[in-house]
Amino acid sequence: QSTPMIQTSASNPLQNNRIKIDSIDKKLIALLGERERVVKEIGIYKAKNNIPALQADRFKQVLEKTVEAGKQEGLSATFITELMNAIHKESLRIEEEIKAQKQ
Ligand SMILES: O=C(O)C(=O)C[C@]1(C(=O)O)C=C[C@@H](O)C=C1
Repeated sequence: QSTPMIQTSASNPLQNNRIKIDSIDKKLIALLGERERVVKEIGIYKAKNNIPALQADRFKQVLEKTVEAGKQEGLSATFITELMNAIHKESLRIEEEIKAQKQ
């Protein structure tokens, strides 16, 4: 095992890349928050108009579009599907919660 090279903080690739990741994660969370706020608006509309939270055809489209966009970024269909399923699960939880509050 080799001794790690001593580098200044400005030239430390691990530290620099972790700083980049922290900044990217912050943006990812901000975008998820933005998406969730739109889902809440949809949830209010659906609750008022007696529309079911689950819209399987629409989610199928969402999945197709995101898997395709993921491909362009070199991301696997499996990863995008798992990610979008997790997001969708939370959308349904939020919309069902809004519906329950309105009863
Ligand atoms: O498009 C809708 O009807 C939504 O409520 C949004 C959304 C989503 O998160 O993309 C959530 C639930 C539906 O099953 C389909 C899609």
